[in-house]
Amino acid sequence: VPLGLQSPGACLWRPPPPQLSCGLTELDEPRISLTVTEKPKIQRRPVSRWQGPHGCVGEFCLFVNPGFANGRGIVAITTKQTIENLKANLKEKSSTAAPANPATPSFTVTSIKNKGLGLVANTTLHRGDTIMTQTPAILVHRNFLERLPPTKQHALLDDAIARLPAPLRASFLAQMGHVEAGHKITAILATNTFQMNLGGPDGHHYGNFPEVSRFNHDCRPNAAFHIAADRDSSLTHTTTAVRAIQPGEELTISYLGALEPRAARQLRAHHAWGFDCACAQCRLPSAAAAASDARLGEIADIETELADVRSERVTPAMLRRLAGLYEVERLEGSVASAYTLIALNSNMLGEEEMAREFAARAVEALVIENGSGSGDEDAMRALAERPREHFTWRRRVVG
Ligand SMILES: C[S@@+](CC[C@H](N)C(=O)[O-])C[C@H]1O[C@@H](n2cnc3c(N)ncnc32)[C@H](O)[C@@H]1O
Repeated sequence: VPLGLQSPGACLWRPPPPQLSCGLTELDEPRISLTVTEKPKIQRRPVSRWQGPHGCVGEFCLFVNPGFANGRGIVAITTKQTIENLKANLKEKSSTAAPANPATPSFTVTSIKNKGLGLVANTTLHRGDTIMTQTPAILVHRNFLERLPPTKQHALLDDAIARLPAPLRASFLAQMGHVEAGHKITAILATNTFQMNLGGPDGHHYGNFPEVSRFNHDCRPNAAFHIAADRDSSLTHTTTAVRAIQPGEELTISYLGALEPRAARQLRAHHAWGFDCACAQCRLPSAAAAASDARLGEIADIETELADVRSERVTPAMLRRLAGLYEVERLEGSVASAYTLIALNSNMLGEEEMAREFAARAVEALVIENGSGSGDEDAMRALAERPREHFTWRRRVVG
């Protein structure tokens, strides 16, 4: 069982991730503010610069960057090569600027019955609205957490958190750790990390985003998330509303795979995060829960069929059926790859209008689920505009 939440995204049609394009700069341009009575003041924005190593355990070392995201800071326990890649590629803008969040957040952090703290909307949100964008407090190489004995991890983890700027350190330490006993930072990471691929053969990391950690789980969440790590040096985690949300509604993400049946979901929520999921989908009466599981199984079967370019069983009705199953299951936060498959298969069947319709729906969903600028998005835009010129046109018809 992977430790962290996996950002959704990878699909059949996704090209390999491009090189990290980020860059580090020594100094920002000074900003000059003029007032009538005072001399010009030079304000220097914090400098984003990786420092270290500050101690190593084997190949994993502690690096710190107090200026990251306009002085919010970040620490990393990773290989020297990973830091070299970040240094070589980090772009000035994305490394120094904090991600833009509204001055007044659209949510309130509050206590939720049987769940600890959580986030509740304080305004109406619509599908596609950004809820928050955050940079990590800490990046940890996957092999450090998974391969080293815990006792060898503790000192470096403690030192890493101690070196965070004070406000971010406080936010980190305020997070919940669902494992009571043991090492506090390890417990926090076990409850609150996301898988992040920084690109390249050594790119697998876990990232912790203290503000994001307040999202509780729902098997049919009203928000989706993505992490811009493999094609963007900002390392930002973004959550986006996937349907209309009323003030007072809890904001949720899913910690689990969208297509997992109820028993598997409940088992994993219990083992990995220590709670018994009582979301509306998990509380369905047994007949309705069995019907839902059957639909999830049918979705998986149809998608397997659609991914097989030699299959002769694919029909337009099957494609409509798949879209309908996602709707009935209220999986509007996990539809991008299904719409992509439907668009491609419509085109392969020579169903031009359907290809246009689902390619456009795929573009909208891809931006929400994976962020804008993915290779899939470009491919779906091209398909929506000129289906007949796409390489898939009538591929299932002409063989
Ligand atoms: C990432 S944290 C979410 C925020 C957390 N509630 C807090 O107080 O900071 C994950 C933990 O929240 C709790 N949690 C999340 N979703 C839940 C749910 N649907 N039902 C009950 N507890 C939940 C579990 O204790 C889980 O280990």
